[in-house]
Amino acid sequence: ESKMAEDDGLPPNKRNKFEKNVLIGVTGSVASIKLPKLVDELHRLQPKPNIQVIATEHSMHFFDRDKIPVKVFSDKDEWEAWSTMQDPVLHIELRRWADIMIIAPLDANTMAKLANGLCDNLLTCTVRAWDLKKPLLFCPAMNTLMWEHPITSEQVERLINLGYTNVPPIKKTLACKDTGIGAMAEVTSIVAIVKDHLEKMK
Ligand SMILES: CC(C)(CO)[C@@H](O)C(=O)NCCC(=O)N/C=C\S
Repeated sequence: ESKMAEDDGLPPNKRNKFEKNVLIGVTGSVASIKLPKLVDELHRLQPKPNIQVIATEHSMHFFDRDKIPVKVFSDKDEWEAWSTMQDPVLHIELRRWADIMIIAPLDANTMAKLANGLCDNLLTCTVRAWDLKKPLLFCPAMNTLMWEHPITSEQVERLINLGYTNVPPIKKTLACKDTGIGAMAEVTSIVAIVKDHLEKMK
């Protein structure tokens, strides 16, 4: 039994082939406040999926980790899970465990990292090792002025060309009181798209 199975909270292997493993990535956008709602609504899918979360350091500013009912991995976990060559490599274990990955929200900084193959934390390393036969959805969320910057569409295009699925931001009053495009897609829309992908996997 690998060390991983005991103390790192990855659920045991699936009870049946219909059970799916959903990996959520959260980054440093204020839209990460929606993580509890996203987990709750994904848990209502039938059959109930296994959910794990990878949180970047900045994302944890926006939610209380203790109030999330599933395992939330952080960069610290990567280093604590590995000390000798016998130990599992967390980002490889997570990419193997997942059937689908949703990065919600994808902030401007992590978008740029993924569009350029940077892998300087658990989340970006997991994506860098991603199996492109598995769906990866990204939900951009940023200030309108960032969204409208010409570099954003270049990077979104690159992510789409890599095979990832864009769940576009919507127009809303944003955290800085601007109104414009940049708010993360509604959780219900994200969950509906995930449901669709999971059903295609049966
Ligand atoms: C925060 C939330 C989810 C409230 O409905 C919505 O505004 C949103 O996704 N905002 C993300 C973009 C943003 O606000 N950026 C920060 C500075 S403008």
